[in-house]
Amino acid sequence: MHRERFYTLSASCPDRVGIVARVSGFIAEHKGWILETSLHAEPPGEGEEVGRYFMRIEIKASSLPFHLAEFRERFRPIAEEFDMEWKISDSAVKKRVVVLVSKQEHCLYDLLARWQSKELDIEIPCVISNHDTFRGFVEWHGIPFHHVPVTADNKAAAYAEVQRLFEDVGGDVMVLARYMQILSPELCGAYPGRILNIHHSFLPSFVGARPYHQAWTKGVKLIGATCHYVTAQLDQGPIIEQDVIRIDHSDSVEDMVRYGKDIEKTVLARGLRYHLEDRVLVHGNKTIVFR
Ligand SMILES: Nc1nc2c(c(=O)[nH]1)N[C@@H](CN(C=O)c1ccc(C(=O)N[C@@H](CCC(=O)O)C(=O)O)cc1)CN2
Repeated sequence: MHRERFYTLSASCPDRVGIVARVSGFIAEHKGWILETSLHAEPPGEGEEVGRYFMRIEIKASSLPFHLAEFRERFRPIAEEFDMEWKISDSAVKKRVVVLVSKQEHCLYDLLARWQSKELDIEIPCVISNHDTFRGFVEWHGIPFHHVPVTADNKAAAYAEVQRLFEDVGGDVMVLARYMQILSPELCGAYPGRILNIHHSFLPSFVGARPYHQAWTKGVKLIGATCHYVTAQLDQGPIIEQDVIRIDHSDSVEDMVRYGKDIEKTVLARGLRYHLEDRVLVHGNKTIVFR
C-alpha cells in the first residue's frame, strides 16, 4: 500500500524535562499531523550524570505549511536549545544503496529481488565487487557493476576507488552483502553509521571469515546472523538486527552454511529497512532500534 508522503524526525539529546512537550508543541504550532512516535530514555551510563533521550517522529508532509528545507531551518533553534543530534528525512526521497559483494550470491540476489519488486523502495546506483563473478547478473538488472580487485599490495588504492565510486553515484548507504575484505579505517571513518554489514554468526560469537567452521568446532546448538554498522574494528560495530536458528550434532558445516543463507538474507533485509526508515539511532557502540 502506497503511504502518503511523510517526514521523519529522528533525534537524541541529553535527557531532561520538557523535550517531548517542546518538540510536539513545535509540530502542533504548525498544525503538523503526527503519524507515529517512538521515544526512549537511556539511563546515565557508568560515570555519566545525565542519560540520553531518543525520539523518532513521523509527520504527514501535507499537514505542514512548509517543505523540508524550511522545516529543518525552523526546527534548528530547538535542536540547538536541547543540544540535539538530529536529522529530518523525506519518505519521497529514495536512498541510494551501493552494494558490495565478493563470491557469495545469496544476499546480493535477495537485495536485488527486493529492489526489483519495490519491497525495498531504494535506488541501487551500482554494485562493487572484488571479483567479476556477478557482472552479468547485476548488469542484467540494468545496474552498473564495478570490479575492484583487492590484494595484499593494493588495499589503499582499492578502497580509494570504492570511495570514489560511492561519491560519484551520490551513495547514501554502503551494504556489505557478504563482502569478504576488511575495509580500511579511512573508509570506515569517512562514513560512520552509513556502512552496514551482514556477519554470518550470532555476534559477538565467532568473528572473522569462517564463523560456521568455528561454530561446528565449538558444537553450539544455535547459529545466527548479525547486521551491524561497520567500524575499523572487525565485526565489532553497533548491532542493528540479529536472528538465530537451532542446529544439532548431526549438522555439518555445509548444513550450517545452507541454513545460514536464509537467515543472513532476512536479517540483512530487516536491518537495512530499519536503517533506511531512520529507525536506528546509534548510542556509543550500541543502537536504539524503533522497529
Ligand atoms: N572494517 C571492517 N571491514 C569489514 C567488516 C567489519 O566489520 N569491519 N566486516 C566484514 C565482513 N566479514 C564478516 O562479516 C569478514 C570479512 C572478511 C574477513 C577476513 O578475514 N578477510 C580476509 C580475506 C578473506 C578472503 O580473501 O576470503 C582479509 O581481509 O584478510 C573477516 C570478516 C567486511 N569488511
